[in-house]
Amino acid sequence: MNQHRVRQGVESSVRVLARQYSNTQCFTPVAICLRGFFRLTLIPMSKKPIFIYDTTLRDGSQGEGVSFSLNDKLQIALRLAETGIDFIEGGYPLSNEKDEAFFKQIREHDLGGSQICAFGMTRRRSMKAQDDPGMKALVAAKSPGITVVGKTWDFHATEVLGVSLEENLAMIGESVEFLAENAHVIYDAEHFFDGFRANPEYAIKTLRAAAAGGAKVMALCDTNGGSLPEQIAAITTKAMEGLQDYPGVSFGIHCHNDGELAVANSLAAVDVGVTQVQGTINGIGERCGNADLISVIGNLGLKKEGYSVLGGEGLSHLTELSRFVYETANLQWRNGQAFVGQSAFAHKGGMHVHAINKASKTYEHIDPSLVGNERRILVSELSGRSNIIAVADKHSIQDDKEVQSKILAEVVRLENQGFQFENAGGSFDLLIKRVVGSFTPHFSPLKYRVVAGETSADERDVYSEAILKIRIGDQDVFNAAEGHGPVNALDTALREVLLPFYPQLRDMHLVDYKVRVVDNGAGTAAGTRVNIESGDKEETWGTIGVSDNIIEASFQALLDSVEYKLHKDNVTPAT
Ligand SMILES: CC(=O)SCCNC(=O)CCNC(=O)[C@H](O)C(C)(C)COP(=O)(O)OP(=O)(O)OC[C@H]1O[C@@H](n2cnc3c(N)ncnc32)[C@H](O)[C@@H]1OP(=O)(O)O
Ligand SMILES: CC(=O)C(=O)O
Repeated sequence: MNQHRVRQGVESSVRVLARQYSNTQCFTPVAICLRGFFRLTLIPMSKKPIFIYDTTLRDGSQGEGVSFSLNDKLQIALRLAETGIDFIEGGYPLSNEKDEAFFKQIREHDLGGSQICAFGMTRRRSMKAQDDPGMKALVAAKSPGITVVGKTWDFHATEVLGVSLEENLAMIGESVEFLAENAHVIYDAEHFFDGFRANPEYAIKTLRAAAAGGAKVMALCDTNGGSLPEQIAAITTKAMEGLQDYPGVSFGIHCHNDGELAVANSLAAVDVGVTQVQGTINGIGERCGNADLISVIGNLGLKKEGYSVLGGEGLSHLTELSRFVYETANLQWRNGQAFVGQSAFAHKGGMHVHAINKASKTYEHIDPSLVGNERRILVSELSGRSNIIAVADKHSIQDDKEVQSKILAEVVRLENQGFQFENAGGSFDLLIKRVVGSFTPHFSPLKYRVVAGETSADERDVYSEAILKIRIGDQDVFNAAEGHGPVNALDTALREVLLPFYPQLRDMHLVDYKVRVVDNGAGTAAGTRVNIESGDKEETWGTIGVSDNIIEASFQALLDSVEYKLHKDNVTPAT
């Protein structure tokens, strides 16, 4: 047996112990494996561990616009394991070859204390469990956990599956019994809350069928995502009462977000005693998504008294985990996402920043570093002098109220024209320098012309050319360049002409370019705001340009971008 297997064996035993003890509220040993370090920790008696079950790779992939490659799935699973997630649902092995391959390949990796679960549905009607392809695929996945979904709602059994209520109970019981010979079985009770409301007696019977078959966890699913927290709490309590004669069975919760309550509903279930919470990273999933595990973990780990998640560790990796999943899923971040969003600790209103500078708890519910996030102070027309002081610390203007007011007035004037400095730290830095008189231009643009069109040889071949004249020291220099589009041509012409004077620009590159119409009412004559993000080996910075002309707006942002780089590198202007 290799070291990894020994480690997994020890961890599994400790987890089983932890689960058993957590049911009786006793002393709780928990195994932690974080970024390769394995250790056992003892959670204080007062803390009840809540096990986190991630279904990003299965239910998350049912979200519109989400499609993971096999490698994406493997990378996300490893990241989840590093963060200390207890259970990782890898996919539906019957569904496609990629999911089947996932279960083979994930076995080669060290997941510390995390357990992989394969997901599938109960056996098909009129078929023995051992003959059902879905059952066989689940066993073939060889995962330590198997999660099997069955029907709770009588209406679903008769109308969707087309089976009698008795046959549905047999499908659940026989499927779980077959699977429990091979793995730790979690039973996902689909539509539990709708089913219970329609026919409570039958809903409990479905759980009892799963428990009799040997399922260890009853995960109650709010599949349609329409329940309210008080309904979740009341019905979960009834479910627990209905299974009191199965003391070895624990409960989980799986909520969808159709009423924007998935996290609140999950926490309501924890309040009444569930010990496993299912959800996805960033809440991605079918329709409006699943309970966002980021918020579930944040609230359980930092807010609710008496619970422990991820073995008490891993919370400070939440921001990085959230962004990793967004990047891998090729999805846009949600700036306003609780705990981990870019704006979660961003302060814009002048009065807020004034207070934050005195004590961060005046406008922050937690210290952002607890979840790996950071505070940001934004500068805008809503700023007061406190914002300016907070972002301009390197300019030594803390005690100069007159300069602070001048900067603020300039920000308000420019924002009125359509500028926005929130994501344009480079341009804001140059603005301060201009106001305090420390801006020393490294060149002056004299004129430029950009031409774009189709070549006559091939009408579909589009070209762009830029001609530029700038003054560097006492020389006027011309350059012309072609590019992939007019802005690229202008950028190329500018850099080519500057490089002999400022070789530092060689390691500067364009990271992102965004255009936005700032006066929608004016149609094509509307103003445009261009944001450019540039970077070098050390940092990235944002610059901005605003004009009725998109090329001019882009040129302003380009010029600021280059000037910022030369200023930050303390380059002496050429003579
Ligand atoms: C609530 C949830 O999120 S459950 C998970 C939902 N996720 C997915 O469906 C993604 C993966 N699914 C798939 O790849 C495919 O749907 C498969 C491979 C599972 C099945 O594909 P198909 O055999 O072509 O069937 P299809 O998807 O059209 O219909 C579902 C079948 O499963 C049956 N079924 C649905 N739920 C269950 C259940 N809990 N137990 C047994 N059978 C079920 C339906 O009756 C239907 O069979 P029928 O056509 O014989 O009546
Ligand atoms: C199992 C599941 O995903 C649900 O019922 O929502």
